[in-house]
Amino acid sequence: MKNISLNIEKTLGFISKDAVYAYEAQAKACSEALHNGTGKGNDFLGWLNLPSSTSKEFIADIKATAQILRDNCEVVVMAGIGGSYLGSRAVIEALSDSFELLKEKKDSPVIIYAGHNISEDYLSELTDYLKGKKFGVINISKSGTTTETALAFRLLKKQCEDQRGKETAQKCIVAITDAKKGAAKVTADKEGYKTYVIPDNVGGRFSVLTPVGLLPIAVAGFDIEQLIAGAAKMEEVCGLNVPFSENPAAIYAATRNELYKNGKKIEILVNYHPKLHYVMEWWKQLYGESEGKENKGIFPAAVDFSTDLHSMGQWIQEGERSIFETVISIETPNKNLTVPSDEANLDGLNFLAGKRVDEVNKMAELGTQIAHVDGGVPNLHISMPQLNEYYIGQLFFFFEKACGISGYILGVNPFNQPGVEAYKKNMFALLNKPGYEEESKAIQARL
Ligand SMILES: O=P(O)(O)OC[C@H]1O[C@](O)(CO)[C@@H](O)[C@@H]1O
Repeated sequence: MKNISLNIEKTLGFISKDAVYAYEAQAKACSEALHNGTGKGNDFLGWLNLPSSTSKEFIADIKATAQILRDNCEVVVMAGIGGSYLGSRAVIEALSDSFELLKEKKDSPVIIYAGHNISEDYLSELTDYLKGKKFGVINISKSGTTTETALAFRLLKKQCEDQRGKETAQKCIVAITDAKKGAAKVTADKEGYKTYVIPDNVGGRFSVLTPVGLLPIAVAGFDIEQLIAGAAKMEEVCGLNVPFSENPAAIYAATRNELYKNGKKIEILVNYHPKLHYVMEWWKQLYGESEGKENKGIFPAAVDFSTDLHSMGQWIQEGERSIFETVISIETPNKNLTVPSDEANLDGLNFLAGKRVDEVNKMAELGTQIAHVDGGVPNLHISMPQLNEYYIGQLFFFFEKACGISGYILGVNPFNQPGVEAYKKNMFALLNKPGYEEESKAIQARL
């Protein structure tokens, strides 16, 4: 079976291969620091061997819980934010039919998302939609105290109990949270919800291969064994003893750091299949929270092509030359559709008749690569044989491993996120949260 692969050829007009390979020893040292637990943030390395250490029994347990939700719910709301929802959403959206939500007959519960914003309109419309529906909730919060998620869950719990009764609600609400602390844990214990633990040593953005990602993905009807199998394969491919030249995680980490050193401060992750949109969102959090600190770090951005070629394409082609692109390319689409011939040919598209739509897409991809490289944008290329659970699992682990190495090359702790506390502190002070009296006074004085 093939693996996902990385090609850095189209960065080499901007940086040299020698410069990338000069990172070999450093990348190896960073990889060793990860594996030996000797680097910064070494209490958050539980993700490193997660795929290969996930047992069949554990998967079976997740699948059994997923089945209970599938049997008892027409809608399942996933309450979570950041790493507590982006990974599962990435897989579910990537693998679902683009028009699934519009279909009348559904094989799986409708999955919808909450707890990732504080919009009154959103939450009000959500509760309206859920009226009279047999719904369940997966409440995901590592800390168990995140305001966005806790607020949504408060509403959802009440509505579920009111509509379905306490006993059914108990069956249809599952908590995924810290082993010991946090409000989500306290509530789950009190109400007797089925609970899964997010291991202490796995941070939110590295948690997609824990129950955080696995349970919602299984509820949506996708193959979590294959997801784990793909990730486990990448664990091997990006392993500590794999030579630099064959290790895609090390090469990716080295290349992006070398580009950064050469003034390329923004990395744009690119897809040519809109289903990958949330894979990009997941990646943005992974790299943004891991590397953006100490006043450094590549800014992770993302675009959906060819859609955004008609909006952001101008900037990418001719704007400030501080960017590089990493394209995720899917070799073979899952569906087969050819362009029909048309007698009148009023649109002039008969030159495409008989070709697969994907051939047109691939030429858009190649044409764009050539244009952007000509325009001064280095291009990394990740090839994914197919869009399925196995290769998404590979992609996840590849990016996680590369992120650890890349963060260490940059010299930061890739496993903390102290910066996200600033807005929370101000919000609590502005809302007069008990315990924030001093901060409240101070912030009021500034208004
Ligand atoms: O799972 P939790 O603790 O609710 O956190 C959700 C997200 O919020 C953050 O902690 C940032 O505040 C992210 O790191 C995390 O993925």
